Formats: sequence, C-alpha cells, structure tokens
Amino acid sequence: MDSYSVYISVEGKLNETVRIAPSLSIQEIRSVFCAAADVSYETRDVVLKLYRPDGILVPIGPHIPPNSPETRYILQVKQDKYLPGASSEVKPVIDALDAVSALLGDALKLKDKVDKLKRHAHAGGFDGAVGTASVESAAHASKNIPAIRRVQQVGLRLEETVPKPDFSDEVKENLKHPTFDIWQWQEHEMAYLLEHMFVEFGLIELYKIDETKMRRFLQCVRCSYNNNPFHNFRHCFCVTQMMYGLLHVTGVHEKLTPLEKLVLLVACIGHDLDHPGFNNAYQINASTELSIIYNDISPLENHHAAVLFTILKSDETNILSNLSNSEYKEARKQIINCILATDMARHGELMAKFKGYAEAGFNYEDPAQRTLLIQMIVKCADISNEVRPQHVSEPWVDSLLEEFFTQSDREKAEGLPWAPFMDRQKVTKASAQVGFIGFVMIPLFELVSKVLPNMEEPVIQPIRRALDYYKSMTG
Ligand SMILES: Nc1nc2c(ncn2[C@@H]2O[C@@H]3COP(=O)(O)O[C@H]3[C@H]2O)c(=O)[nH]1
Ligand SMILES: [Mg+2]
Ligand SMILES: [Zn+2]
Repeated sequence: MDSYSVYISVEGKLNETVRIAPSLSIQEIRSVFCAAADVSYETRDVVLKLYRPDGILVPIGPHIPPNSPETRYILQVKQDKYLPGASSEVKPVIDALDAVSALLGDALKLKDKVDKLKRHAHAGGFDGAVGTASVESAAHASKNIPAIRRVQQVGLRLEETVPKPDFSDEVKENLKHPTFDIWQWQEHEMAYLLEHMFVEFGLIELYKIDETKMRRFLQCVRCSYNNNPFHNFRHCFCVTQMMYGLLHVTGVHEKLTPLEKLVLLVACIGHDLDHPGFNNAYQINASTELSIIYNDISPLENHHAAVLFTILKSDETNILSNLSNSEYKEARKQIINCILATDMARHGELMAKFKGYAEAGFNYEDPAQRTLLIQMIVKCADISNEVRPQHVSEPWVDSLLEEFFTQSDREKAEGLPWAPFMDRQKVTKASAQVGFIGFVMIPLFELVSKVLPNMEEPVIQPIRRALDYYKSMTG
C-alpha cells in the first residue's frame, strides 16, 4: 500500500494533513503527529490521542483508517505534568510516602543498638567493625534511596486529582486482551484503568476497599515509580494489564480464588516500585546500599516489595485494611512470593519446578502448585512486551536498550564488569530480541501453555511473529 493522507485537526483548532506510509515505524508515525502539533517528540512524556469526529479513539499505528477533510480526526496531545500545590487528596499521599521514608530510616535506630554492642564487645576484645559498616551503609542508604528524595520533592510532583474518566464498554473490553494499546493513556488514566480491574473482579465489594483509599494507593504507587526509560509506571501498567489479559484469554480467572486475583493485581502493580534503572548485577558489583541491606539476595525485588508494603502500612493507602488477619497474612506472603519470583536469576529454578508439575499433570488442589502458577503468570506478564502488536511493543525495545546502555556506560566508567547484552558496541534491537524471544520468552510461554488453555492464538503466535520479524532484520 502506498502512502496516503490523514486529515487532522490539532486540538480541534489547527487543520493539518499528515502523510502516512505503512512502511513507517511507529516512532516515525508518532513523530509526524508531534510535528503537526508542534510539540517535540518524546515517547515517554507525550500521549497522543486521535479521535474520530464521533469521539471514538483511533489507534495510532501503521493502519490508521484513511479519512477526508470533511471527516478530520481530532488530535489531542497530552503531557503528564506535575503541578505545584496540593489538593485535599494529596496530603494523605504525602503522608504515606513519608512513611516509606520513615521505615527505611528505621535503619538509623539500629545504629544505637550496634554502638552499644560495640562498646560491649570492645570491653570483651571483640571487633564490631563489620556490623558497624553495614549499619552505616543502611543509614546512608536511607538518605540516598530515590523514594526518599522523591518524598522531599513530592509536593511539587503531585498532580491535581483528576476526575475518573468515563471509559466506554469498548475500552473495558479491550483491556481484557493482549492487543490493548497501552500508549494511548496518560498516567492518571492508567491508574483509573487499574482501579477498574479491581472493580471488575469484584474485589472492591468483597474486600470492602474504600474508593478514596484505592485512589490514594494508586497515586502513591505512581509517585513511587521512577521516570526510567523502561522501568517506569507505564511498565507497571503493562505488566498488570497483561496479567489481566492472560487471566481472561485463558479463562483461568474462573479457577482462581478472589484472594489470588487480589494478590496478582497488587503484586503486578508493586513489582518494580522505585526501580533505580540499574539491575541487580550493578547493585551487587557496585556494592550499592540496596545490595548491602539485602545481602546481594534479589536486592531490587526485595526493595520493590518493601516499598509496596510500606505504602500499604499507612492507613491512608492501605487497600488491604478490611481483610481479616489470616487473609492479610496469606495475601502478604503470596504478594512477596510473586514479586521475588520476578528476579530473572531465579528463572531456571522456577521453570524446572513448574515443568515438573506440568509433566506430572498440574494439580489445582495442591497449594504449592497454585502458588507457583501465579508466580509464573506474573513472570509471563513481566516479560510480555513481545506478545503485543508490533506497533505497541517496538518502542519498549528502544526504551529497554536505552536503560541497558546507560547502565553499561556507567559500569565502564566506574571500572565495573558489564554484560555483553547491555553493551552498545555489541547489541542491536534485532539481536537483543532474537535472543530474548527465542531463549527466554518462547520456552516460558510454551511451558505455561501446557497448563493454561487457549494461549496459542492470542499469546504464542504473536511472539513467534515477533521472532520472525526480528530475525528478518538480522538478515
Ligand atoms: N532483550 C529483552 N529483554 C527483556 C525484554 N523484556 C524484559 N526483558 C528483561 O527481562 C527482565 C525482567 O525483569 P526486569 O523487568 O527487572 O528486567 C527485564 C529485562 O532485563 C525484551 O523484550 N527484550
Ligand atoms: Mg523487576
Ligand atoms: Zn518489571
């Protein structure tokens, strides 16, 4: 198909004509629309919305339906801005974020205890140096962990509370599929779509979750994701939406208990909280505060779970406050299990265990097998970008490589070891994806499809198409 004109009106005022060729990449198509709207193009900060005259959203991709000057689409350009000043909703969120800071700052209180121990030990000839070093690092960490810096800035970063958008039935239905276009939504809209998932699973009613608490919780989560190229709030939304989509296309949501669905939602939402943009290998090799606090054992995943439960510890944002004690205990255990399972260092171990269960005939009656199943669903969702249509998934590869290259550049500059898959001299988009899809994604999704039905057409075939696409790029 040749290139064709698409007629648009920017924000309903300025008329423009853009030329679309199906050979353009999604980034090129977006940049053409940004140029028409006279805004600079940056994937992460700008959300483009294209509406038909009747108000229906048109997906921005290689197959925008042609129109005429009489049926112009309306282009809206949205930017997630953080306005100064606080609405009444903001204060409790700041309080909750303060709690994150206070909890991590608790490490400081340990210092007194260790100082006492040290005096005691010196009297007996014991050198307490090792203990002191780690506690000082923990104290140091409390000042340097990004969540705490953000707490100090949060007054400036929080957006005024925006009323809930009226999502159409079509949007609510699309949300249940892996084809959902995650680029069309601003951050507050993604937060409301997350809220909708709790509603749809009947969890708000069952667990008596207060609407205001839910919104504060999601706002607090949103503020506790960093603006990394890849590990940001939109990634959190993608993972949660894909988990929600997987439950629907496989029908497994009917086999899961409400508590398991609650666990899956909260775990996905919290799974990369406060990710610093540098992976566990960096944390460990650079002896960062996180690696010291967590003794090199999944430092990031432990931190994500700790930040999540700090947010949940504050009554203002505790969406689990009406669970019974035993339900809360179980939910907490399972959420932590799910988040810790996202450390790819444990990939082989979890795959082998699940393979054993799958080959023996998966037993839904066995609690250990159910736990592993929900961990595997979270793992699938976490690495699922290539399940999405190409125009949705491709920008994520650029973002991931940007984050990887920033890390390896820094490792080189700091004299630390770096991984070849993060090295800008060695990696291309195609080589990164051929390896990752072939060796990690396909084995994982095929294994899970031995237990969950109906994955072939909506989930596995798109992954195979992505593999073919990237293979064709390597020539
Ligand atoms: N090359 C490549 N790596 C990915 C992709 N999706 C996820 N990953 C990696 O898998 C990891 C899963 O956990 P993280 O989100 O911490 O970091 C992720 C990336 O390192 C992808 O599409 N391509
Ligand atoms: Mg992670
Ligand atoms: Zn993730």
